Amino acid sequence: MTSMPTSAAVQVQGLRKQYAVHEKEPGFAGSLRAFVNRKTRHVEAVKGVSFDLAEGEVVGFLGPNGAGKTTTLKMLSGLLHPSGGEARVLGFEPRRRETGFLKQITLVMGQKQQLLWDLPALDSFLVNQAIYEIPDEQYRATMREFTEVLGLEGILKKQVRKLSLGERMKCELAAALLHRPKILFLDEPTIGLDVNMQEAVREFVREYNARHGATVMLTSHYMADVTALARRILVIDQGQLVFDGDLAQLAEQGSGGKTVRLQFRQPVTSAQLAAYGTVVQSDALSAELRVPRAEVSGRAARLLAELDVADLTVEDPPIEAVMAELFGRQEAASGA
Ligand SMILES: Nc1ncnc2c1ncn2[C@@H]1O[C@H](COP(=O)(O)OP(=O)(O)OP(=O)(O)O)[C@@H](O)[C@H]1O
Repeated sequence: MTSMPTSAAVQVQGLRKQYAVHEKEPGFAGSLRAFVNRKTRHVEAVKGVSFDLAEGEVVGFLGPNGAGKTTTLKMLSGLLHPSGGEARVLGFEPRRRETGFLKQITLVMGQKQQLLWDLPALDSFLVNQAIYEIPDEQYRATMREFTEVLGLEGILKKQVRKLSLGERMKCELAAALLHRPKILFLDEPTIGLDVNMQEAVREFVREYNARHGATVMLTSHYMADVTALARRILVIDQGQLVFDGDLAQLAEQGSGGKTVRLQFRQPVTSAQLAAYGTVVQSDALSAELRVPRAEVSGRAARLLAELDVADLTVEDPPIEAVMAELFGRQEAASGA
């Protein structure tokens, strides 16, 4: 076993997960054949991933569909046993699912629910209070805090099945964080929510991180979640970590170009603009160009000298564009 520094909240070293998939041809004959001659294929979902998360850090975990995000989060929460490598969360080995570990972490999966469907959310909260042995006073204080930040007033006593998706997600989050975990693994916590609800969830996570200094690892198809919450980004692709750094760096690395935004005093056609870069958008008095990084200053100088420019700004491309470039034509982590 390799020795790892003890200061990090999450330490991952060469983590791997291989799934065994039993293959079966379609139909009854296929079932029979599979019964006598079982074929197994191995899927390498996570292929030796290493990273550390510092205490209190909020990290965006991005990658295209099937990249290995959920598998990694499940291994870190102890729901799946790794096929190789090592993971430590607050010094615990997640696969052992020790009480001391479970009391300090949570895994929220936007697509799964833990609340009891036929009962009010409040009843599920009381169940969690008992499971996690939360003292009454702490329970009341946490409920006060969550009710205020999430606006739970009025929905706690309603049957969960009668709540809207957004209301239910708020209750799911509250239930999952009632024991005040130090580590939050959030897998698509805003999926399917409308823009206001996404913002409410984001605000809650931000507030929780600020108040409790929790470490957060977050996957999301909504780039707004990631840009609002995380400064550091891990990108996984086909089971391998392909980027670990800050958002700005990702924009630098992923893209061969910068975005040049222009306002003109006189109408300009996209044919005229093509000489200065790739035209992303053009509409007579405004335009957006993509220009190779190394040529930005030269092209900008030419634009200013040769066209009637009222305003010119140079920006890194939106993170969605960077992810789309990184993953080619696959549906990228932007999931737009
Ligand atoms: N239980 C399983 N059995 C077999 N293969 C699986 C299983 N779960 C996931 N996989 C495969 O492992 C790979 C990684 O899946 P995972 O769910 O971790 O990806 P993801 O990055 O979370 O994707 P998404 O963004 O689509 O949720 C995929 O190829 C997937 O098909």
